[in-house]
Amino acid sequence: MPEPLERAVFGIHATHAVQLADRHGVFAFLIAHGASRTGNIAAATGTDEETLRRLLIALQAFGVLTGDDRDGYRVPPESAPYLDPDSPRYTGAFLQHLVTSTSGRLPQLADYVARGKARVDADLPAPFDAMYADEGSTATFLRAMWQLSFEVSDELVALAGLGAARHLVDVGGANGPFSVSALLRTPALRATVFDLPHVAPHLARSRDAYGLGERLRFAPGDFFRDELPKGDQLAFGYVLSDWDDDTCATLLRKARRACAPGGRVLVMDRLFDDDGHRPLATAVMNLSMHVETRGRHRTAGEYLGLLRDAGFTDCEVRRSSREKHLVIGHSAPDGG
Ligand SMILES: C[S@@+](CC[C@H](N)C(=O)[O-])C[C@H]1O[C@@H](n2cnc3c(N)ncnc32)[C@H](O)[C@@H]1O
Repeated sequence: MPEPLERAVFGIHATHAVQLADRHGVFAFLIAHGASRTGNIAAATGTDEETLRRLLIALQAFGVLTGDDRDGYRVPPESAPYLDPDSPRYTGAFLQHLVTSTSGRLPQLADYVARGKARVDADLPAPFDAMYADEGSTATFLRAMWQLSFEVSDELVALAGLGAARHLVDVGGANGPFSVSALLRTPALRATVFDLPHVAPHLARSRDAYGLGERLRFAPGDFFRDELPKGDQLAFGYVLSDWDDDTCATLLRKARRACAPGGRVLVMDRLFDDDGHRPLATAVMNLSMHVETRGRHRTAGEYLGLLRDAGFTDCEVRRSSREKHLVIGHSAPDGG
């Protein structure tokens, strides 16, 4: 079997193996202790040695680990930041979301292929009703959002250039990864996260953890029913990719009404390359968007088109070194 096909066929094992090793502290142990043999890892993590042996062999075969049981298994240095629970790039909550939520939703694709998404979804709860069905799934989802968004936000804040900004309205801002980063880097700024009421206690925890007090406020609301709070920077981080083009147009028109003259909209999302096929993570998450939301991933050109159609001008793309990029639109200084 050609290797790309082999990796795709066995991808289901890979995701579960990585998540299981993460959940049981195998990567954390290897990062802390260096090359280690199965018996030592099993004893330290309290895991069954025979099951762990197979797990480690599979992880080594996928290239997630290097080494072997004679000289010890190791986490390659380039992967360590993503597997180390103490690293800002740690991806454990996202892995947990993939295993506990996404994998349960993927079988829906079979129904979509046979009957079409609209007909199948008509009998299902709305995307965020399912995501926020209980406190456990809400917490896992929001932790995953934080891990996907907080670290890259430093770079996005710098790319956005918020020095002259006064009031950031973070639409669907969740537990605040972008707002917190923006406030930490921009002393004169205040921010309002506008999101569903379920999110309130999670944002409060971020506000308290970073000592942001009154500078970070929460406005509970539903962006389908309510107008957006007014500000000079309206941010949409990983929000427009949850919705179809017509819904994005409605949300961006609301942002236009809420945006102060001379202000800006900041769209931050994964981007497809112009060919609409790469990078791999965007292509795969585009499938996730199909089963978990009503959205899709877009090229930079498609976002620019949505912003211009909503009345924003001087629209431009600023790319980060990571998977989340920035598309900016300006509101005319005369409000026109
Ligand atoms: C994919 S998350 C993005 C979180 C964060 N902005 C980020 O960049 O990581 C989408 C956010 O949109 C919020 N959201 C979904 N439907 C909403 C609605 N009808 N009104 C307000 N917020 C909503 C969700 O609660 C969630 O926080």
